[in-house]
Amino acid sequence: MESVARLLSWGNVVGVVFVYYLTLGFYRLFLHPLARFPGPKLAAVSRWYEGYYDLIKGGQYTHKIKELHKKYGPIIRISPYELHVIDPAFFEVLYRMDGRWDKYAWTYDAFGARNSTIFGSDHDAHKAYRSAIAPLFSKAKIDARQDIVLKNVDKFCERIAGFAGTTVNLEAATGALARDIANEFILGKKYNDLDSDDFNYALSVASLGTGKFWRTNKFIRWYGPALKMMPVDWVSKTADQGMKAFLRLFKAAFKHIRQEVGTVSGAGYETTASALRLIFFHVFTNPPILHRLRQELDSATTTTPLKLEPLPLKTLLPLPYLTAVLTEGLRLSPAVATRAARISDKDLFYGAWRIPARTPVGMTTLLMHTDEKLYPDAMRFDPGRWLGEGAGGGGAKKGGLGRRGLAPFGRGTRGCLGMHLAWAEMYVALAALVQRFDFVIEGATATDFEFERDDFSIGTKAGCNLLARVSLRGN
Ligand code: HEM
Repeated sequence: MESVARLLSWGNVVGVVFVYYLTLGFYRLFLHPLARFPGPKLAAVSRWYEGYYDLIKGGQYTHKIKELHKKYGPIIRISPYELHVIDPAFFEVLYRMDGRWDKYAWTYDAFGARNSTIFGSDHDAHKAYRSAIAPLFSKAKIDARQDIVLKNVDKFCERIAGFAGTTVNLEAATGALARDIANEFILGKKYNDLDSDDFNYALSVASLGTGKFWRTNKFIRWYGPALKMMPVDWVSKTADQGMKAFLRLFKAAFKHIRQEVGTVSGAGYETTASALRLIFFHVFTNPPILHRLRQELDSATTTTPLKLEPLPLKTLLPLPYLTAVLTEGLRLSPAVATRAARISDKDLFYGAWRIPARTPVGMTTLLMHTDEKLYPDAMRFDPGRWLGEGAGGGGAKKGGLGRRGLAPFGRGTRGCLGMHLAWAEMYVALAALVQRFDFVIEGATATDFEFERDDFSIGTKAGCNLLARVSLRGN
């Protein structure tokens, strides 16, 4: 008995734990199948290297990865288990239709919705989910049901017109528009956020809370389940505004809406809204862009500007400058800020590197979209680059989406299902605002809409705000 107690003394326990971690560190550094890949030693030893940038520094690991690539080259080891690549040619290899591609459960399970199309990891289960809902999102379906988009954009404009002479939070209104369209399109339900006095702003703010929740739950896996069990009021006492709103949603809405339906419609809320927010900012603070868009739109219609109905897709889709403006917006705001790691059941090859089967390997679209080699003066909003006018663009007709190095909707087996719906919303909403209104954007600069932190989605300084003084066009 005495000898067992001596064996379990604090000194021995600490010693065993120390030796365990020392051996683990040695294995990860020198013997692990990823040991030969370049990258910081600390990242190879422990996931808490990433944890430091994501939890302590608040979603900064994507920025750090960019820095690490400059130091270590195009393929790096970013954690004991995971690789990251920055090279547009490899995008075509990693995100393709043929083959078996799992998502990396560690990243996606942290949303707590593993039985959904978007966050589910397993290739086969996902295939079954996706094939069940894909027909709803086909291009033909979107064309046929575009009345939902036109009607809601008209209502959006009516609401904004009501603010003439005053200031509106254009982002709150845009969030409500995106939600009303997605909900009506997917759920067949009208929650009418566009009718709400404040556009149900709390729901937009809630999406900010999702980012923090996701980051925390990635590293502390009991965090989500523990939150679910606690009374909201209790947790809310220590939470910031975004987290409070998120908690209400997390506890209440997800109780009623099935994971699948909730995540599929949710995928269409802030994604489209945040791309539109950045586009609205640049269009309405940049007179030459606004002027050129208006010329193009005015020549596409014969009615007087102030009594316009939203223009149908068949009028808008062929307009090259409008397409170029939207494409440039999607380049700078491609919804997802984090790397989309995929796992193949076969070895992958990158140049001379063999990536062992089952290794999570990811690329970050946002880093590709802001790569100076592909897009000189990358942070500048320059639609002309898609019309062959500026450097580093090309192929505006289809929004340049076939082009290597541009993939705002992802690609391959897990590419965005809502892509055609998102395009439809963006075409119709931007055209309608440009034709009907003048805005003076208040208290914001371009950097407010740039990527600041990885919330899975793109975290910006502006958050859900785009304040603008409205007047009817020409007044
Ligand atoms: C500008 C707007 C949008 C952008 C940039 C965008 C982008 C993306 C991206 C990059 C992915 C892949 C995510 C990953 O690899 O983890 C994705 C997936 C998805 N998106 Fe979108 N999205 C947008 C709008 C929408 C809309 C409006 C809907 C529907 C209402 C939607 C529904 C989905 C769904 C269901 C998936 C999961 C697809 C799958 O895993 O099979 N998205 N989106």
